[in-house]
Amino acid sequence: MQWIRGQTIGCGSFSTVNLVVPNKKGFSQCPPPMAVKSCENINSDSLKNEKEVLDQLGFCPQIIRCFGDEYTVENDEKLYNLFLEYANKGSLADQVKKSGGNLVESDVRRYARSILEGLRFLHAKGFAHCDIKLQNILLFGNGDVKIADFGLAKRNGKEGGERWRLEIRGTPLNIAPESVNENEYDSPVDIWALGCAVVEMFTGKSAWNFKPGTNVAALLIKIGVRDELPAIPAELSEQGKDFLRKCFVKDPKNRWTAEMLLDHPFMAGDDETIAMNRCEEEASTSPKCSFEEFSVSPRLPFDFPYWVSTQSTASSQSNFQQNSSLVSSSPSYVSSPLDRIRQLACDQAPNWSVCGSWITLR
Ligand SMILES: Nc1ncnc2c1ncn2[C@@H]1O[C@H](COP(=O)(O)OP(=O)(O)OP(=O)(O)O)[C@@H](O)[C@H]1O
Repeated sequence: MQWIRGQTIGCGSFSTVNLVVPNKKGFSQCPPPMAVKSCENINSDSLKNEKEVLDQLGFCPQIIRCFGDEYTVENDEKLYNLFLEYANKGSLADQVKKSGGNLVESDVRRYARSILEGLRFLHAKGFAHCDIKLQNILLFGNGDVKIADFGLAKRNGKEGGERWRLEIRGTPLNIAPESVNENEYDSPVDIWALGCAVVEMFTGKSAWNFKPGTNVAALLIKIGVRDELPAIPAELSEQGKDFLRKCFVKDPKNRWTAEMLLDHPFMAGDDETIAMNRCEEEASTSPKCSFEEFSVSPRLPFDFPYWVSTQSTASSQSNFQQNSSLVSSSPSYVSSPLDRIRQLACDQAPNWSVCGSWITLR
């Protein structure tokens, strides 16, 4: 082994992330600062999917770089390790916390622009990330902002297959309506989730009014079936509000793409224009709907970032391979959005069993 496992810098539902300390003997030159994301080999489908997707994507300044993988045996356990460039400023979620719980609009705009640039590249390559959230946006000392955690990423158009029928990819609060209703996870889902992330950056609260203990089926019905949309913060500039309206379009075919959103005035506007617009808005007499009307939602639903059944852990194939192999077996399970929501969140006293950061639907 040409490296030593350094301090732990992050933990996710699938893996642990450590600093890589180079073993001097192994390297002829000083390598770039690296992080290693590791998990047990038997549960490495997601991490292997991440490697496969990152390899296919190639270089993009707004996407985390992958330097390869390696197996190790540590404490008699076979581990799968993925080497990534090290983001020395942590995640955007950390940054929001450090800034007192929310960010000023100019920062929100700057981060949103970087995320969109990464998404434009990803979507043009035919992939969807499927888990855009503040914890998966990493920051660097030189100001770079990069999308990370491609464990749930998939090729557009590929069915998740039977495995995903009763499972939700990613964070439930950022889930797009078509994923709730049709089990559809293509690039528009990342735009919906970006809208949720923008609200969260600006307000410090998740986009939906969801209190711990609230009926989950009700939340899914709200997202999937009802006309309701996440609340748009009243304090945001007009451009910001309009930007969010373009993200929160229920029909994915009419939702703006990353390419379109990069041309939106919110992305182009400079801080002075925004400040002027805000003054004009404040002067207007139109009644405001305050975001505070909505009660505080948890940062993570149920205090857990993922909501996936344990069935997924049993697979020995990578997600990517599994998704590919199931393309032809088109599922006939969706009869109506409400039927699907009933499948996802049985309204007869569902048993939400909790294990680690996973929630199992029974
Ligand atoms: N390359 C990196 N540099 C610095 N920190 C990182 C890096 N990769 C991950 N982290 C930190 O580790 C945390 C967990 O990483 P990541 O989200 O990739 O793991 P995961 O197991 O896929 O988690 P989850 O799927 O639950 O979001 C991140 O939120 C971040 O704080």
